[in-house]
Amino acid sequence: MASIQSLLQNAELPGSPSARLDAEWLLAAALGKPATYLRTWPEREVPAECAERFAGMLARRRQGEPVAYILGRQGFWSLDLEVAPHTLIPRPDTELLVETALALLPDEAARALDLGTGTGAIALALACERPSWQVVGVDRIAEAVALAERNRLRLRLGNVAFSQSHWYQALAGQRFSLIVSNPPYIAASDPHLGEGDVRFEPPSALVAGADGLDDIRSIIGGAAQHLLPGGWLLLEHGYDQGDAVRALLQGAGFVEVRSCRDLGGHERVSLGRLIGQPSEAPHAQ
Ligand SMILES: C[S@@+](CC[C@H](N)C(=O)[O-])C[C@H]1O[C@@H](n2cnc3c(N)ncnc32)[C@H](O)[C@@H]1O
Repeated sequence: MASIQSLLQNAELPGSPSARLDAEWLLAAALGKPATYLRTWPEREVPAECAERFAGMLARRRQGEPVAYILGRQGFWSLDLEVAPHTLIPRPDTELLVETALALLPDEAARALDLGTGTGAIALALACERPSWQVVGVDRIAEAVALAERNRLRLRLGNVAFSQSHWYQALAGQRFSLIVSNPPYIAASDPHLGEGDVRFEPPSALVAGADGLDDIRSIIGGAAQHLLPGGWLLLEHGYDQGDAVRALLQGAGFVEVRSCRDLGGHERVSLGRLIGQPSEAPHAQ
């Protein structure tokens, strides 16, 4: 039998920028222990079946598969979420969207909608931080909705509900104080789609037409039918899409339009508010 220390020293992950950390996460999972166990007990011997499990996980990681898919888990906000290849692995970048949404409506009770909810990450973070809110999360992919619901049940959150919908299609007649979305926003020809973790994530979660803005156009186009007067729409987008998204929001009659920057100084979230009577006009899907 090999020790924890020797298995970690001999774990080869040449393509990974975070090889040591990856190996630690995978070995901890193979052992069924927290990562701190490895540092506390480096000399402990690893049972053969755990070492074998670890070897299988390393082989998948060497093929480039994201650690989160191998473990089936990912942290987001303060939550530990189940993840699966039907949808995106939640990113730390998306916490900017959650922070911005929470700051807009600090105290009041609200109905919030998360479009393209995936694992349920955004909807669950909002519901967890604001017990007085009622949150709805929708996704077009049935497996993503089932995954979000499993996350909801594990987190025991009663103020959020998930359902299957092509954007607003299954939400006729429903209005919200806040609509948030981290939609697909990558252009179909973007070369980054062939690199790193995104190679393993579904195109349905990533790609939005020739300029990456098709889904953002649909979401902005339908928002007037589903926002309460004075309601907010918040969208995550690519670092170079801020100008385009602000123009789309202004063109659709939104006011107080602005963008928020991430820690790297990039515009990653744009938002606007719709004042006045709810529109009755038909909307794009
Ligand atoms: C970029 S992922 C975001 C997932 C999650 N909200 C997050 O931030 O981790 C986009 C999500 O939108 C969903 N989606 C794509 N097209 C959709 C549509 N027409 N209607 C509803 N959801 C859609 C995808 O299935 C995917 O789960």
